[in-house]
This record gives sequence, structure tokens and C-alpha cells, in this order.
Amino acid sequence: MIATESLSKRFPRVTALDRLTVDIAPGVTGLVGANGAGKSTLIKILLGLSPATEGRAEVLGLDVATQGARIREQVGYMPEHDCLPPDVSATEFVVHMARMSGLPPAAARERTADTLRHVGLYEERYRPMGGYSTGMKQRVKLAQALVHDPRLVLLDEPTNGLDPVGRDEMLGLVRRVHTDFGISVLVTSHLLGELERTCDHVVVIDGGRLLRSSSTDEFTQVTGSLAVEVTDTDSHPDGTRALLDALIRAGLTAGPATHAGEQAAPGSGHVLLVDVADESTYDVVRDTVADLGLGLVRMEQRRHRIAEVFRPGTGPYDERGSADAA
Ligand SMILES: Nc1ncnc2c1ncn2[C@@H]1O[C@H](COP(=O)(O)OP(=O)(O)OP(=O)(O)O)[C@@H](O)[C@H]1O
Repeated sequence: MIATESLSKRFPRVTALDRLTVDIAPGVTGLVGANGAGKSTLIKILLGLSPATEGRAEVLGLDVATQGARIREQVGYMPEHDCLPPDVSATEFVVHMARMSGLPPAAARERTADTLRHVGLYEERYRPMGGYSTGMKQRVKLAQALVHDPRLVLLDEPTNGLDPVGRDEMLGLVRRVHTDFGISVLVTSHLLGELERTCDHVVVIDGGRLLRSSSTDEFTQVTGSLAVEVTDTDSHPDGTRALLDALIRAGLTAGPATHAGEQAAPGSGHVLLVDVADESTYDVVRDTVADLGLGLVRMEQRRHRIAEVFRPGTGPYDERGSADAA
């Protein structure tokens, strides 16, 4: 879908992209990097809107340097910043964008209605956009990127400014762009963790350079620990503590999980991480829980969180730490 080769973009004071070489296959890909990492610069180059200083890039097999107009016919773009005229309605705006992409009037109206419905805008679509919430504006921006039925969409920080519920809803919509319509997606975020559930593949850039490009599964591979959560009982008011002591007596290595992602369900105690020595570890944990008369809330193989891979001291890029540290 997208291929770049030693792509650089230098501004007088800043190198925004530094010899970036990356291949992006069809599907949903996350482009992750801190603010200023070069994400928006890359998107503008891929759309043929800004020339690279060096190197080359292709989108859908088309050269960004010479075939920008053809790329923009087949690619949708959701910009990062608010760009919606306040005194027109979502319907008027999206119909206008559809017409700009070359759709005839009737098809533009029909596609607009379908796309706005898909992003979850109903009666509000006839009201001026100046009165919309941030979430509604982000949905209109997504709709205008989809309205001409592109093969690929480039979404620049679609969750920006949204609260956690709004973020989840937007990420669900982004995923459905691919599952419902078969459109490939490149979505940017400055938050590593939030793309974990949405993307098949994640590309991480920092200071315009490629840090890592791999499938989400590779990022979140299974670790050698088992997360175990139990309930308290009358005879064991701190069930987690009782289980920890018993597991250590049984010869296992275990400890409380301290990572935020391992928080227990409210009222159900805490989570222990148990090193999996071999297959017998599962039996020992199950039998110990049963012997103590505790309720087993969950026992599951723990996976890495994407954010852990890059946390100083815990990731593969830090020789001092181990990626298993939790
Ligand atoms: N037109 C420009 N002129 C000068 N410097 C620029 C220009 N556009 C971007 N930059 C600089 O290039 C670097 C990369 O910016 P870019 O907008 O691509 O980052 P980003 O990863 O998208 O971050 P953000 O989400 O904050 O926009 C930044 O240091 C930015 O200040």
C-alpha cells in the first residue's frame, strides 16, 4: 500500500523525517510517535502535498513526487486540526467534499447520507457544525475522508481531544472502516497503548527515524508469566496474600503485579504474576487455589502491552532491563 525509501524532510531548523524506509501492507496500521516525531509530515508527503527533501515514496504503486493528484483520488485524508466551517451543516460540507472528489450530485448526496450514518451522525447532520462537540467534529472529518470510497485513508490523530469513551468509539469506527468496507487505514497517534486493539501492524517513529515496524501480535507477544486473580474468603480475608505465600511454599516464583494494566476488577482482590516454569505450573496454581478454598477470578497468560516495549528499563531497547519486568 505504502512504501518509502530513505525518505527525508528537512526544514531550515528541523529534520522532520530522517531517511525513513518502511513498507506498509493492506489492513489497519498505526503510525505512532511523540508530538513532533514527523507523523503529519509523512502524511503530507504521502498525499503528494509536500515534496520530500530526499528519498522516494509510493502510495498504491504511485510515485508521490509526480502522481499526487491520482493518489488523492484514491486516498482519503482526515487532517489533525479543526478545519470545519462553523456555519454549514455536516451534510452540506460532506456533499461538497464528495463533489470536489468528482462524484455527480445524486451520488454525492447518497454517499454522504451513508457515510454520516456509518460514523454515527443522524439528525444532527442538518445543524451547523459550529455547535458540534469535538467528538461530532472528528466524526465529520472521518466521514469526509471516506465519502469518495477511497482504497486507503490516512487519519491524523483521530482521537485528539476526545475523552476515554470518545476515544474508544472513534477507534471502533476506525477498525470498522477496514472490516466493513475493506478500506486500508493508516492512523496516527502519540499514544502507543491506544492502537493495540485497533491495528494489525504498528510503525513507531521518533525524531523522524524508524524505531520499529512490526505486527501488533509481535509487540504484544505472550510473556512467561501467568496473571492470577482470586477472591478473598472469611478464612482468608487477604486471599491474594494467602495464595502468594502458598505458591512460594510450593516452589513457584510469584509476586504482585504492579503494572496499571494488571489492575483487578473492583472488589475482587489483586493480581499475582506467576513465572511459568513448565506445564505443571498451571496445575500447581489451580490446586493451590482450590486447597485454600479461594474463588478463581482469572488465570491467564499475560501479554506484553505495546507501551511496555518502549518503557525505559523494561524494553528490548534497553540492555539493562528485561521486557518481562512488570
Ligand atoms: N512547515 C514547517 N516548517 C518548519 N518546521 C516544521 C514544519 N512542519 C513541521 N515542522 C517540524 O517538523 C517536526 C515534525 O512535525 P510533525 O508535525 O510532522 O510532527 P507530528 O509527529 O505530526 O507531531 P504533532 O502530532 O505534534 O503534529 C516538528 O519539529 C515540527 O516543528
